[in-house]
Amino acid sequence: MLRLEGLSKVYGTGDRALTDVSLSVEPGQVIGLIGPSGAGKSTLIRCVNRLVEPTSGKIFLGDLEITGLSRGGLRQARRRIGMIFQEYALVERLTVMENVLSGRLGYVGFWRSFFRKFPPEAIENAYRLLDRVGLSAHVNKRADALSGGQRQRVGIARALEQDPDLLLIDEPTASLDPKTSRQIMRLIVEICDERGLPAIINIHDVALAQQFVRRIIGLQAGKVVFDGSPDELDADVLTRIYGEEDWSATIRKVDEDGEEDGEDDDAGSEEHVAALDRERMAGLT
Ligand SMILES: Nc1ncnc2c1ncn2[C@@H]1O[C@H](COP(=O)(O)OP(=O)(O)OP(=O)(O)O)[C@@H](O)[C@H]1O
Repeated sequence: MLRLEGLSKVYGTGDRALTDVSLSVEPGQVIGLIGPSGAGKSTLIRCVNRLVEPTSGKIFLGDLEITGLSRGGLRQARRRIGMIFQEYALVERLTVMENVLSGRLGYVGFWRSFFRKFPPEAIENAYRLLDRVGLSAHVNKRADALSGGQRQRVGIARALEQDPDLLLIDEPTASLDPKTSRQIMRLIVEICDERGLPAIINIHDVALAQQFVRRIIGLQAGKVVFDGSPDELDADVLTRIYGEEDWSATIRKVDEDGEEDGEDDDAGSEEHVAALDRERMAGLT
């Protein structure tokens, strides 16, 4: 379980990104974090694993207070927190399997990872995870040969290879077509349910969030202004979060039967390796 108590963040520039945010995420619960650009969604997600240092407040993962940890303690705690990114953050020239195994880098130590000597259990686990995310047929393909949806499945398997207690997911579908976005959201929610994993998904697509998650938190100027079920997300609530607008098209129910068959879209955008992953992948690149 994740618990935030009175979390605030003021950047060095004086920008106040979060003000007194308190919330708990139960095991297996997936939270859709919505809000306008600049509301503080990314800051919140990055404060949880202290990629961004909170200015005040406390963060607990189970009984462990993340905010109280030293550098070494934080490195260990980050093993327990899986991250999934909009641009996937894969190492392009490595295979699907190698990318998934990079999720173990926090555990195996530099030299073992440098020589790509992963324990057999880690490799077996990676096969199981690749099967679960539907990539059994692509294990030895290079990441740069995959479609956008397949890349995100690798990103999910890599996060799970860490055996995390929490998933932090930043705009997982922003580079994907509507059908692939639904498949990815469905997969994430199912996996969290199966594993009792709490997750926070930073998401701009309100209709998609409404369709797949059972709890939505709305941020506005760094404050929680809504915390409830998708059904409660009416025009008044959306106006409170985003401001005045005609919301009738946004809160329509997405018609799942309207899905078309076809290949996953490949967003084709340049991959970025996030700072945390770059650090972890030092042994592989
Ligand atoms: N590194 C930084 N230094 C200074 N201010 C920052 C920094 N990162 C974010 N901010 C500011 O903090 C506030 C919240 O930004 P944040 O990126 O968390 O919002 P967001 O809801 O994730 O936005 P978006 O949906 O556009 O990604 C904004 O005012 C932003 O300008």
